[in-house]
Amino acid sequence: MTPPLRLGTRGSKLAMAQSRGVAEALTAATGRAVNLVEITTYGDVSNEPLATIGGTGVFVNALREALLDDRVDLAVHSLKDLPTTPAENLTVAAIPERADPRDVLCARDDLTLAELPPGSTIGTGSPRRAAQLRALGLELEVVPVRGNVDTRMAKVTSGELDGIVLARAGLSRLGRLDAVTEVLDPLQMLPAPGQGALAVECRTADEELVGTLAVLDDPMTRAAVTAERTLLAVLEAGCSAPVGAYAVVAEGDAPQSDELYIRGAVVSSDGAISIRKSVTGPVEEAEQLGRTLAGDLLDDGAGTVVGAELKVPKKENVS
Ligand SMILES: NCc1[nH]cc(CCC(=O)O)c1CC(=O)O
Repeated sequence: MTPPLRLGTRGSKLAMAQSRGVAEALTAATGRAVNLVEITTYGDVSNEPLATIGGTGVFVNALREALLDDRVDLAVHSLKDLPTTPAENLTVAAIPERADPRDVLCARDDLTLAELPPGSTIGTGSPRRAAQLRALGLELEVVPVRGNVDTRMAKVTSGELDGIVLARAGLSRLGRLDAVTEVLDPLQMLPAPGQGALAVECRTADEELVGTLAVLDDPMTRAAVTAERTLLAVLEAGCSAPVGAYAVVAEGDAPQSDELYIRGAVVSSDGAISIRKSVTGPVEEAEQLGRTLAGDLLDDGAGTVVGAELKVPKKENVS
């Protein structure tokens, strides 16, 4: 009998929910048993600002060490927290079909952004969300927050904040979509590159497992996030950068005629400069489309925005 696969996961409710989902899908598709192995990361036990302890990389790195030390066989990451440079000796063997990548507002009294009075406080630790909120010109006051999804939502329930902006995908996995008061239109709030998608990683040398995990891969999601992450990489911006991207694949009628449509935004932290562009092209050219979009944004001055943001001290690293 083949032994159960060991799936490394962080212990947070969100991480456990998405790891359980991947484990179940894997067992359903292959018949292999999967055991979850909880890996505690420094980022989980420390209350220090993420930026001072290495950004969201601290979550990813502990799981990667567990893979390289052969303590686990596979690991599940939120793709938007994964650095764009690939890890040596590890392979992202599957990117499953992604959840709705949009951001949402959870506000008091069932209010939407437009209904919140001037001066309302909106919590987010993400420079991308903060910049796009400020660009709306609604006199909203952006307040930095950290902590897991429950901790952040409690700040609205307690009245400490008027609202918070979160990823719809996270709330969906936690069964908390009831708290959503507005799904934010990407026209105003472009999500983080890779948002809503998961990455299933294993050792490259585990060739058989690389092949097995491929059953979970969704080529359309992979193409979309490849374009989004290439944009991020070309702009040399990390997960804390004020960069939004959202790609979708539209199935064409003829074989090989699927089209990828990607939108990107670079927004200065005060919201004064907001550069938005989009490109369309064959899905096979996902990487090139991300590159082209980055070039178009840079032509319009994105370099000064991203460059200026990088010079200020790094903010909390929660995209
Ligand atoms: N930045 C933290 C983070 N990383 C992944 C998710 C869940 C959504 C996803 O998988 O993209 C969240 C929470 C959030 O942004 O609200």
